[in-house]
Amino acid sequence: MPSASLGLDRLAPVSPPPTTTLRQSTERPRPARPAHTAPAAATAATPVLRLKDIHLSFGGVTALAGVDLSIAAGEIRAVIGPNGAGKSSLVNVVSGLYRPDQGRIWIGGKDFAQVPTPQLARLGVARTFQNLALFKGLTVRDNIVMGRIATVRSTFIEQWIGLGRARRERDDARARSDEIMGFLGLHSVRERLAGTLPYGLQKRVELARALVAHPQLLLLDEPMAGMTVTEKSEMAHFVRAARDQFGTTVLLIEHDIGVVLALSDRVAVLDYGRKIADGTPAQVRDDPAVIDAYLGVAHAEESL
Ligand SMILES: Nc1ncnc2c1ncn2[C@@H]1O[C@H](COP(=O)(O)OP(=O)(O)OP(=O)(O)O)[C@@H](O)[C@H]1O
Repeated sequence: MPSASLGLDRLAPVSPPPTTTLRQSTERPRPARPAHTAPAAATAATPVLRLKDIHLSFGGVTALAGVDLSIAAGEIRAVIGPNGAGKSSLVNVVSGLYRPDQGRIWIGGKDFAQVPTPQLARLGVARTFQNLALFKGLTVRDNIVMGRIATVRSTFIEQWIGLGRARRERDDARARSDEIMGFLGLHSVRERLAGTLPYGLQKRVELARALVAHPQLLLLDEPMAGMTVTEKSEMAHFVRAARDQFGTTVLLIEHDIGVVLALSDRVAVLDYGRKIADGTPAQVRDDPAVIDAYLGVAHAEESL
């Protein structure tokens, strides 16, 4: 049975975590969009994100070779592939850290040769990183509030005086942070220094910091790396809940194939920078090219 080679025997249904669910939250839920409705700037006809013919290389190393990708509003879209396939490069192109050698990027219908990173939040994009990128000496609450700063429009003077728009933005940042902490079950640790939390909770704080900006598109670069099975299940639950409750569109890079196939609406597979498959989890799981790509890695590792 070839699918077992992709680790599908480890595929477990993603169920809500036992202790922290939306219903158990004491927070009053925000007046959320109904599940799966399109965010304001995107319609059913306009993908939230579209990549066309993206090429990227580093010296002689090809990271991406002609990749096309589109993500519809409200989708959980995964990109998988063996080590070095180009997944992180793709996320870095979308977030503007890398300028592709060739190709175009559309975010919410706006067209870029390179995404302007400073404008990412205003374009409705937030991301988490493969390695934890929290301020470990700040409290959980302060870390989460930081995620709102990129969306602030008031000037330094307005903030210094503390009036008008600046005060509204500060109040809004606090309210939104409280709401997200309730959503993610983080209220009880809000005054703890982020660096003192267990790893799985720190990853959840990172997710909170991304969600507090109310992004239309959330880029998750290996959000479950290094997690226990229980922590992965909790994280998967929260990613799905963010989509269902806030309408957040998700681009997910993840190595755990079982989690990806259980959580995603569509999956693109990269190998050596090329897209070798794209479809529903069932289509991708049974695709011979995908099985070959993963088996090739497994065989190479066995022969070492
Ligand atoms: N900054 C860089 N400088 C040089 N080469 C790079 C750089 N970033 C990525 N690469 C190379 O580009 C290719 C794709 O790397 P990338 O990190 O995007 O793959 P990946 O699929 O995310 O891998 P992993 O699953 O191991 O994180 C690899 O050959 C990698 O060595």
